[in-house]
Amino acid sequence: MVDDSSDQAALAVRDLTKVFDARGATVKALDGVSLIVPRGEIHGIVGRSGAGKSTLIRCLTGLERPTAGEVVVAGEDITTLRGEELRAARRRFGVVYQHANLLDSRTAADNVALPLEIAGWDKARRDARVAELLDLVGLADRAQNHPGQLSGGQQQRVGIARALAAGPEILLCDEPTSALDASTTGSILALLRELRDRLGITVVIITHEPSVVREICDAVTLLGDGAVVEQGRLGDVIADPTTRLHRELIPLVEPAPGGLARLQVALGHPESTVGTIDGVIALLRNEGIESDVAAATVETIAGRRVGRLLVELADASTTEHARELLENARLHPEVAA
Ligand SMILES: Nc1ncnc2c1ncn2[C@@H]1O[C@H](COP(=O)(O)OP(=O)(O)OP(=O)(O)O)[C@@H](O)[C@H]1O
Repeated sequence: MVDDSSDQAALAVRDLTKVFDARGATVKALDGVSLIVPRGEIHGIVGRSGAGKSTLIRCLTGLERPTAGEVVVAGEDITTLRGEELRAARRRFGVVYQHANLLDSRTAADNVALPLEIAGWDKARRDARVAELLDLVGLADRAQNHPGQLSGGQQQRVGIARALAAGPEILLCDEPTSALDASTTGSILALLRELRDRLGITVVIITHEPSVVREICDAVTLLGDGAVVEQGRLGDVIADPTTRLHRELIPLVEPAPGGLARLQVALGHPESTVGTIDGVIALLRNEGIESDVAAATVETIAGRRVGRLLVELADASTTEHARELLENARLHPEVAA
């Protein structure tokens, strides 16, 4: 599942396990999680509430000590480190949170400068670095504004600049756009992609939003009950209609329940002989089966055209014949309610 041969990995997590003891009862928050993130890639971590996402991020940044397993950053297993060595390893990570949590009493520039003050940078060096970072996140003209004078998206940009201040190799983003509206989300995702392209930084992004994964991730891991349920390149998992990620990342807008027979089909699988909505309708019509599309989600993701559609049959008695035809065309039909 995990390509262990990757020497170029910015981050390699191996068999990570975390057991909590909560008043006599034990909770396995992480159960043998492995993942490899090559340098300069954007890796999405998705999963329901309680799947272990926050625990994973806390183990990565050294805030939580795992019960077993390794977190290898730039060739070094940081789970074995203590004291100053651990603090130094933690500086390899920049963390972006759901809410930027900026200090109201400080200007945008002074918020970005904070980690540099803590790290002991002198003022001249700090000022130059802060100016560079605010420029990088598109806020050069807002340096002297206080958080209250900035929009949610601008505050998040300041949070990103602060996370980048000390030059981390890996940016960990914990639900970075969950508190933002759709258009601001788009601009923050574009910024993260641009940072990756310009700085070559590696990004791990925890999210419950399918659109975040669709728009910027190169690879994705689905966690469930602390374990890896599915993992792979985005283009591969999304094109495979048998994966849970396919369903979660290409949500189908369900129409109101109707009386007609309906079949759900998946577009974009490499083995499919039909790749368009029109093609599906024509395939059925050629066999004398009349149908229409009741709902569809079709998108180009990771350079691949993928989608799901709900085909409504004019005559319910043709359902089995239609299912067979669609099956033969590798469209993975399922009879829908
Ligand atoms: N300090 C702790 N002590 C005991 N149990 C914990 C602790 N932290 C997390 N857990 C448990 O570990 C499991 C994973 O929790 P975690 O917060 O990592 O999930 P999550 O995927 O981040 O969820 P959410 O999306 O709701 O934040 C849960 O069952 C949780 O109750």
